[in-house]
Amino acid sequence: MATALKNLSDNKTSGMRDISGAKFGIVVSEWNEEVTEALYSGAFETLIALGATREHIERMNVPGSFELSLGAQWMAKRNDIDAVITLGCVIQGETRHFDFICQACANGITEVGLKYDKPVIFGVLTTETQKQAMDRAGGRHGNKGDEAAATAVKMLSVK
Ligand SMILES: Nc1c(NC[C@H](O)[C@H](O)[C@H](O)CO)[nH]c(=O)[nH]c1=O
Ligand SMILES: CC(=O)[C@@H](O)COP(=O)(O)O
Repeated sequence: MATALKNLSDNKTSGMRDISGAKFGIVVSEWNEEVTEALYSGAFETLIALGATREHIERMNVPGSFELSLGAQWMAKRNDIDAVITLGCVIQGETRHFDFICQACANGITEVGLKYDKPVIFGVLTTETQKQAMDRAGGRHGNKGDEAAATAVKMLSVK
């Protein structure tokens, strides 16, 4: 379903497990900071709303979305981290650089979750324009950070 047909902040979370004892790592890309900070706020507040403990949410900043995979790995390898959320925003420029970053980012983040057998959530916007990104970072289409946090909680409930 296209995002335009679904609000990213509208997540069914009934029946979730108690996450007050769970520890979350959030890795945030500094590129397009206005967007990624909005994603972080959404993710953080959604985790709290779903019952997470503030002191159990740990943040790590990385330069760009390409570095999210390594940041996620540094978090996921820790025994005290139950789930990792990655947040980034890649916006198309004039060249194919966008394609390579998005592919590397998606593949790398996927591999980390499989390698460490724990939820590593892909909360990365890959848009054509700044407006599309802002629309998905607390705008008319909701907040991708909300969705990423709810997904992390759902996966802990599944596991
Ligand atoms: N153009 C964007 C980037 N580019 C930087 C890369 O992510 C990476 O940091 C660099 O290639 C060095 O390894 N990153 C984003 O997150 N968003 C962009 O739009
Ligand atoms: C996604 C990017 O790396 C992009 O911002 C780079 O811009 P350009 O393709 O114009 O060099």
